[in-house]
Amino acid sequence: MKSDMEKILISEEEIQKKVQELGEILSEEYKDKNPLLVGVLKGALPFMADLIKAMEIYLEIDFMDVSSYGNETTSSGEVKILKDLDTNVEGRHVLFVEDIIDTGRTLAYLKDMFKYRKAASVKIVTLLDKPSGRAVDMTVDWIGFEVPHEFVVGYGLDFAERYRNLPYIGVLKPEIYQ
Ligand SMILES: O=P(O)(O)OC[C@H]1O[C@H](OP(=O)(O)OP(=O)(O)O)[C@H](O)[C@@H]1O
Ligand code: HPA
Ligand SMILES: [Mg+2]
Repeated sequence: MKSDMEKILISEEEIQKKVQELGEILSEEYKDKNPLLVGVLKGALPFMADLIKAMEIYLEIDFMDVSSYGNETTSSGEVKILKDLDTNVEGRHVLFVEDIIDTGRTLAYLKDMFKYRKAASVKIVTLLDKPSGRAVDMTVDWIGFEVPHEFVVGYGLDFAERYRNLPYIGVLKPEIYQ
């Protein structure tokens, strides 16, 4: 798989160091709050798994699976819920865990939905932020790394469902897309 990569943007060591730092910050922020960490499938899986092990506080986890509605044809930001939570979020401190915020549509929608469901707080931690892709205005509370306007893969992020298992973040060679 490494031969498919044009370049590595963020090494495994850099990711692991950042995840530990975020874990410490979030542990301080959420101690005594029994937060509910919500991973957005499938991309958030590796980050979520490492992040919760870096948090030494009481917490709960759950997952959602969503798919973007229409993409190019609509800018409504509507997303289809493929798998909802098993947990009631009323009065809970919810922390969404994402691999990447690109247009921002997925999380803008989920954030609004959880406020409507009366969560006590709704915040977002993302490993990667691609601000150049943003289509909707939204606040991201904690960001691991900013990435340039390129399609990135690895550590949860896929191209055609592949490369999620890479321990680093990189950019594929152009011929892989063809
Ligand atoms: O900010 P946005 O433009 O909404 O994009 C970000 C979302 O897109 C990707 O998920 P995708 O829908 O590809 O599903 P996956 O995690 O299963 O790959 C990524 O994991 C985020 O959830
Ligand atoms: O750069 C990306 N790579 C993989 N999946 C994505 N989903 C949104 N942006 C990206
Ligand atoms: Mg994807």
